[in-house]
Amino acid sequence: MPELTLVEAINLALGRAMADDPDVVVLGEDVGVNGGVFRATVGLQERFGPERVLDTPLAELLISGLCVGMAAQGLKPVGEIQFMGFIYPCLDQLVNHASRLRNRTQGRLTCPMVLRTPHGAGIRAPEHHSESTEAMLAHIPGLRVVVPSSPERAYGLLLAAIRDPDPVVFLEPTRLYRAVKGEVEDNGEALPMDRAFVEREGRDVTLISWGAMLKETMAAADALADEGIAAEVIDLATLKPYDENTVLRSVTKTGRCVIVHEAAHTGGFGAEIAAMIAERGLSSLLAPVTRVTGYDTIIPMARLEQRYMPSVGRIVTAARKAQQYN
Ligand SMILES: Cc1ncc(C[n+]2csc(CCOP(=O)(O)OP(=O)(O)O)c2C)c(N)n1
Repeated sequence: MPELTLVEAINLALGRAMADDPDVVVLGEDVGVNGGVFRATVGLQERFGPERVLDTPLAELLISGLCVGMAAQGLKPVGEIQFMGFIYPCLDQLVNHASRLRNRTQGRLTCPMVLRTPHGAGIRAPEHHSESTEAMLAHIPGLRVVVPSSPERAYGLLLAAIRDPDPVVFLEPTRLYRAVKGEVEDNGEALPMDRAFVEREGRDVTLISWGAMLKETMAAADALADEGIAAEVIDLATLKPYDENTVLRSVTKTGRCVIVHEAAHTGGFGAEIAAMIAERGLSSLLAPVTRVTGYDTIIPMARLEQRYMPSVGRIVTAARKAQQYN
């Protein structure tokens, strides 16, 4: 099985989906001749032609609008937005059209589109290039939100997203694009888009994260193990709809939970998980659910970026603190 980077796994899944289904088309800024700003679509236009791999003008609202129109007419468009900070013009199409097409037409039309975009900070880029506003998207009824954390999951979840009859926003962890490698078999098998993955089992505290922050969260679990604290780590992977049962099963076992995300603190997706645990799992808690997150600021420029991001140390401290309640 070949070892691929995460961006290579995405490229492989796109190629596989296009080869399997002539309705799958790719569009975005520089996705064709250039192969995409991160090279996720490299080689696809040569392989499938300019009618299925379209270079668009620099206009994100247009990209998302084209996706909605194509999807409503039976195609399966995969749009690329170069950075998450440029996704906001797409909200009109996502909120007002993509997410409610099925409902509006009483099921006569669905909107099988995928909007892919890099997610998160850590590549020393200026503002607009480091966003992680997944909670905003997860709030939109009718939209699925997926954030893979490894090449294997990127491949399987992207295939699932493309095959899904409803719109999916697929958030790709930018700083992992080339920083991780994993074995990916091009077997065309999708991963379920409603299941969390238990990355590591433990009985003392549940650590929940997704996307690039999984790396720091796993490193924190290693550090905690050295102190005799066994952390269970969950990769949420799909944020909407997310796998509440896997979260509850784990928290019932450990009684403690720390949620880790790099998005800003207030209204982040961690708040949703904490509320769900309070509603459905309060009696199993031995300590308050806490969050280790970014701050309520614009993500700072390169020099301070690492201060903004949740560090291994901050996660370890939060998990340690949870042990103090008995
Ligand atoms: C709204 C928005 N979308 C995407 C980008 C990312 N981006 C930066 S430069 C660039 C290419 C611009 O090409 P062009 O307008 O031809 O100008 P050039 O730099 O090639 O002269 C893109 C897509 C951006 N800065 N802003």
